[in-house]
Amino acid sequence: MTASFPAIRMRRGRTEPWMRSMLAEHRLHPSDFILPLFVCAGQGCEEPIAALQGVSRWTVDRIGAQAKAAAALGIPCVALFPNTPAGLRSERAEEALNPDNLICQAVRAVKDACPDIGVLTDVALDPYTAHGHDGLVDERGRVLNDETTAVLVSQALVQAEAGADIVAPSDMMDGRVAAIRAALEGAGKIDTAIMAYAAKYASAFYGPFRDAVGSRGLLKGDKRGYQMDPANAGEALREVALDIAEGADMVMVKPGLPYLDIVAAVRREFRLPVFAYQVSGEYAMIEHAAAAGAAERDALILETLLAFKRAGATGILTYHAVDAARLIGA
Ligand SMILES: NCc1[nH]cc(CCC(=O)O)c1CC(=O)O
Ligand SMILES: [Mg+2]
Repeated sequence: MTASFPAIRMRRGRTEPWMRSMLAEHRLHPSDFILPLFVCAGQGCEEPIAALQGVSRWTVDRIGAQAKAAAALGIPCVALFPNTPAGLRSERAEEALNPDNLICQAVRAVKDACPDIGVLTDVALDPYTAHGHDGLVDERGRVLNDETTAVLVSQALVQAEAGADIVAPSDMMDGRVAAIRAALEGAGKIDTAIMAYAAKYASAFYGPFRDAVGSRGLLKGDKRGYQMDPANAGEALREVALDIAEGADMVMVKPGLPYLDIVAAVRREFRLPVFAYQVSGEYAMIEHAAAAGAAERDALILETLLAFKRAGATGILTYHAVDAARLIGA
């Protein structure tokens, strides 16, 4: 015997706020969020990013206060990205290895201002190369895998030395997680974690980010020779499996909302923390839709972030982290 209507009425569970609250399968918490922060050169400056209305670049002396504000809201971690001055970008991205570059200064500033917040740094060369690619390129403009990995290893070590808690290779070179893990172990950085951008797609949603780090105008060609084809899902599971085997502590799927199927599949297949990056173009889509009166901003923010939790994400990198933490707290 199976019950059916009218004995079964699904709406009974939706009658009152307390009932809906009691039956909710997922909920958002400030500890779900990682806040990306952009760093720029100079002093005493906040530079608004036109392509990311509401997001700014901060000079090193101001970045600590941003992290502190995030920590006060219960956000456990910030992700730092530099806008390297044009004169310091080069063919071979030497500035990425400068122990006093913007990112290393910012890591130290955040740790000084707010020792209790986690600091994640991006391992990839695009904020430092004159051609805007994530790695070293050959004469035909193709990104070289093994040569790039050697530089990424040094970059990760420099960031870990500066105090980064998590290094996050976002370059999509093969074999870089193993190489970085081995180097960290060799340097005694046994507690520096690796969050691998394991399934990172060649996406049109990164446009505003490239403005934020100043690489958009520089990029020659596209990144489809190393980032994944949006047509592929099974390949994402293979990428994740490889990064786990190489020693990743946690993995990431990127972009976010259009790739929730991948987040859910990774959650089903593997037993390690999986993060999703709600990227710059997704942020812009929400902001533009709200500004055009198409939908309510706060509702869009909370609904999209909750969707990541429902899909199985452990946490979400989002430019809305501060807004969302405030909305949840309210
Ligand atoms: N390796 C660079 C990197 N790290 C994070 C993002 C995108 C983040 C965003 O769009 O918010 C990118 C851009 C890219 O791959 O071109
Ligand atoms: Mg890979």
